[in-house]
Amino acid sequence: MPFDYDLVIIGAGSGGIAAAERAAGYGVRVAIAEQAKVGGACINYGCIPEKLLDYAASYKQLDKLASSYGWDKVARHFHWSHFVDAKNRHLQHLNELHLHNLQHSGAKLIQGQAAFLDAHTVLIADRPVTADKILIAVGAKPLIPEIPGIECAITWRELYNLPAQPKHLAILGSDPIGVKVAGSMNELETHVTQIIAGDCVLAELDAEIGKRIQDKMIQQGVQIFSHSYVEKIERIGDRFCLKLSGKYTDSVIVDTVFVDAPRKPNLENLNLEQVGIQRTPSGAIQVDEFSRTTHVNVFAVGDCTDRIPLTPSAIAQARAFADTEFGGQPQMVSYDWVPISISSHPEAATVGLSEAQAREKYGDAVQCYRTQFRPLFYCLSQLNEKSLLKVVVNRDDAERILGVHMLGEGSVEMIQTLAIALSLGATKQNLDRAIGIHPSSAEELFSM
Ligand SMILES: Cc1cc2nc3c(=O)[nH]c(=O)nc-3n(C[C@H](O)[C@H](O)[C@H](O)COP(=O)(O)OP(=O)(O)OC[C@H]3O[C@@H](n4cnc5c(N)ncnc54)[C@H](O)[C@@H]3O)c2cc1C
Repeated sequence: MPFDYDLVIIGAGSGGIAAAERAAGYGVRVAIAEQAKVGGACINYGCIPEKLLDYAASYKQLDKLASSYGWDKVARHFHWSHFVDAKNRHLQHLNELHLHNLQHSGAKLIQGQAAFLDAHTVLIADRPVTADKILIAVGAKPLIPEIPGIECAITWRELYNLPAQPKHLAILGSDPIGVKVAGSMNELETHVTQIIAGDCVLAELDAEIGKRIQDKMIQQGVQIFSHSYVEKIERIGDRFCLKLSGKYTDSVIVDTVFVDAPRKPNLENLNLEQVGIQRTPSGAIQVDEFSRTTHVNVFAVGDCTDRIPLTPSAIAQARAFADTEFGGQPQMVSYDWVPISISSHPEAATVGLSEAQAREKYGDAVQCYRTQFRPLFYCLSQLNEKSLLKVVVNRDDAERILGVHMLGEGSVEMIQTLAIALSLGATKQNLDRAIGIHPSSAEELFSM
């Protein structure tokens, strides 16, 4: 019996949309199921709203600098509701753009929740739809810690649509999302208290960068309670009292509690057991390097698998899947040089191995070059802003670069292109011989 479609995709987020458009481009019949708004986490409550909030917050720093460049001082006020409205208008535009592009590609969007009936059939909004191949691209959801009273907390799903700006925000956790939110909300004059289990935020980053970000956050007014845990949350009228244990045992009273929850694959109600699709020990869908699951005609990409949980990684996996299965060009995704940005204040970016990871792998052959400098942009002001660049190399391999870590203005844009050079095997000597752009922060990389 012929199938309704060649490919059915479950989830119209970053990965699902990229797969639909690429596969449809090869002339195959594609349907894509979405239970909520198209665009997934990235557009609706992830990368885009988070970055827009970061831009909103960056005006504070610009205002501080403007008078040193001869501008009059002006009193500005931030209006949360204006920001939320403007942000939502842009998100609406992005949603419409995705809908238009999907339609233009020829893929059929079916609105509704999907679940497997068998390996070739999914039920979408009570209607069975059959396909030769099925791609799971359902993303992830927050893994809420088990703390009494946690039901009053919000996550990144709610933050960007709060009806009013929090006056005092507690952030539970120390991962990139929590750090970005802490930095932005603090600049927007919300009082932020961040409660972290470890010594320092951003444990995954190079320790020097993490420590510098934390010091800067504290200097800017974020209250960080390290080695501390929230034992319970009690509602007191319209506020919340957090009882702490660990290094800090004071109670904290706030009006909003934000959980920087880790993300876990969004697999409930999919009926995966029906088709015998296996999971990894962490609960993600098990896939090989071609995004094949343990069932021959079922595939998975993006945050529901155990690979790097970022938008470009989901898109790369999705396109590689479509090229392999429908385009006759088998493709694997390389994760060796994935650049990562942190929109802290100032921003940070990193690619490759941290110093600690490099030492674990290459021991004493590891050497670090670092430079700290005051970008010209700040030199007319009293602000003592310093940028940090750190390059980790392997001395036993012609000083091949193992990792680059940056903190300061322009880091994100610099790392992006530098990652390509690193993937081609760049050495410290290549940096030394490069001719930089003057004046710029990037030129500091070439004279370390
Ligand atoms: C707060 C936050 C900030 C982030 N910041 C960044 C960043 O700065 N840079 C970056 O690269 N990445 C960032 N990410 C990660 C990025 O958003 C994800 O890696 C990316 O969205 C993953 O794409 P995906 O296609 O796997 O899942 P998603 O984009 O989440 O899409 C999954 C889709 O599947 C739908 N779905 C789920 N189950 C079903 C079902 N049964 N039936 C039908 N539809 C279903 C969902 O509604 C959703 O639309 C951030 C994430 C968060 C949460």
